[in-house]
Amino acid sequence: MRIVKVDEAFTVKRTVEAGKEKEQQIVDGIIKQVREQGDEALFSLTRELDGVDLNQFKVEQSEIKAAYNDLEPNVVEAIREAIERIRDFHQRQVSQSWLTTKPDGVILGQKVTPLDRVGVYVPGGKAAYPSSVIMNVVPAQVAGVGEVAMVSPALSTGQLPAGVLVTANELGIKEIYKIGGAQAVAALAYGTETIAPVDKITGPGNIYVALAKRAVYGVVDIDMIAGPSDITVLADETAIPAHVAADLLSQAEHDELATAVLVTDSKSLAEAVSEQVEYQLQSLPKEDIARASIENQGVIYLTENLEQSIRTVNQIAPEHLEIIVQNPMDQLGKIRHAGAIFLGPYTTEPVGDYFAGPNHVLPTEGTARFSSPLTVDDFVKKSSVLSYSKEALIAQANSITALARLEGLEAHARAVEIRLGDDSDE
Ligand SMILES: NC(=O)c1ccc[n+]([C@@H]2O[C@H](COP(=O)([O-])OP(=O)(O)OC[C@H]3O[C@@H](n4cnc5c(N)ncnc54)[C@H](O)[C@@H]3O)[C@@H](O)[C@H]2O)c1
Ligand SMILES: N[C@H](CO)Cc1c[nH]c[nH+]1
Ligand SMILES: [Zn+2]
Repeated sequence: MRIVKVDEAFTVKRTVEAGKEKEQQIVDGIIKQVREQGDEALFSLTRELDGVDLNQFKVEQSEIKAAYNDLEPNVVEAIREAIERIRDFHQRQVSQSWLTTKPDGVILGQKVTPLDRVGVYVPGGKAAYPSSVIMNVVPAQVAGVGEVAMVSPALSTGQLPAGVLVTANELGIKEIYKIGGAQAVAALAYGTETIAPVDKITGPGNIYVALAKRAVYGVVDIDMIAGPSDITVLADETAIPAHVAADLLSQAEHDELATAVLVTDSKSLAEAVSEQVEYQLQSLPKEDIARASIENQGVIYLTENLEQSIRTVNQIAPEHLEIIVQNPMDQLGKIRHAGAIFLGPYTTEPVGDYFAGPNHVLPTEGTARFSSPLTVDDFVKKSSVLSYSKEALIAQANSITALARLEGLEAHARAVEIRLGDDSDE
C-alpha cells in the first residue's frame, strides 16, 4: 500500500464531489428513462445493466418458499439472532411525542408520526446483502412505517439471492422487486405502472445508487449518501499487523471504489501492514475487487504522533473507524467525525456489519462530517403542536402584532387582533 507522510501542513482531500461527472450523467439518463417509460424502462435497463431478462419483477411467494431450501438451518438461525440483536438496539432509539404546558397556559409539543411508505434499497451487484435487509427494515418497523417496499438487483438466474428472500420473509416484507441500481431508485421515487411511489428511500449501494438517491432528493426524502464502503484504522505500535490488514481488506472487497486507510505514527506498523495486505490479498476470493480498491484508494498515512493521527482521522470523516491503540476509550472524546467507531483490538468491523446491533447503513465519502447512521428517526417525521387559550393570546398579542408589522404583514397582525374583543361581537 502507498505510504504517505503526514506533517502539520497536510490536509486530506474531500472526496464526495470528486470526479463523478461521468457516472452522474449515466444516472441522470436512467432516471429520465424510468420517468418517461415506467415499467418498460425497468425491463430494458435490467436486461442491459444486470444481464437478466425478466417477465415480471415482483417477487412471488413461491420464490420465497423455495429460497428456504437453499439455506442451511444454522444460517437461518443466525439471521433470526441478528434480527433480534439489531431490533433490541433500535428499540432504544424511539422518539416519543411530547406536550408541555407553559406557565401562561399555552400548550406546546411535538408529534412523532411514522412515514406512510418507504422504499429500501438492498444492494446486490458484487455480493448478496441479507444483512442490509435487516439494517433497513428493522428501524422502519420499529418506527411503525405503514408500507415497506424493497428493491434489490436480480442474479443472472432471474432470482434474488436466497439469503435476501429468507431475511425479508423473516421480517414479514411482502412487497419485493427484483430491480437494482439507479433505475430502482427512480422507480421508487417517481413510481411506475407496477410500483407505487414512496415517501423516502433508504439503504446503501454503489456509486450509481448513491448518485441516484442524491438526484431524487426533494421528490422524496433520502437517508444519506451511503455509497462504496470505507474504513480507516487508527493504530499504534501495539496493533497486530495481520489483524489491521484483515480489517482493511474486509471493506476493500466490497467494491473497486471502496476505500481502506491506515493512519499510524508507527513506521514499522505501516510497513508490516503493507506487506500483510499484499500477502492476504493473494488468497481472497474477491482478490480482483479488493486489489483494485487497495491500489486506487488504499493509503497509509504515516504521522508524527497520535495527536496528528487523530487530526487526520477527523479530516477523513470515515464511515468506519477502528481505534487499535493503547487505551482506545481515552481517544473516543477526540473523534469528531466517523459513522461508527470500533474500539479495541477485538472489535473488528464485521461485528458491526452483521450482528452487534448498531446499523451498518452509514455515511461514506466524508459525509460523516454532517450525517449519522441510519436510525429509527429516519423513518418518522415530526409535527409541532401549539394550543392557545384566549387569555394567553391576549397576553402575547402586543408582541406578536409588533413582529408582524415589523415584517409589513398586516393580515398576520389582524388575525391576532380580531380575536381579542368580546366574543359576543363575533
Ligand atoms: N455505506 C453503507 O452503509 C454500505 C452498506 C453496504 C454496502 N455498501 C456498498 O454498497 C455497494 C454494493 O454495490 P454492488 O455493485 O455490489 O450492488 P448495488 O446493488 O449497489 O449495485 C448494483 C447495480 O448497479 C447498477 N450498475 C452497475 N454498473 C453500472 C453501470 N456501468 N451503469 C449503470 N448502472 C450500473 C446495476 O443496475 C446493478 O443492478 C458497495 O459499494 C458497498 O461498498 C455500503
Ligand atoms: N460494510 C458494509 C457497510 O459499508 C456493510 C456490510 C454488509 N455486509 C457486509 N458488510
Ligand atoms: Zn462490510
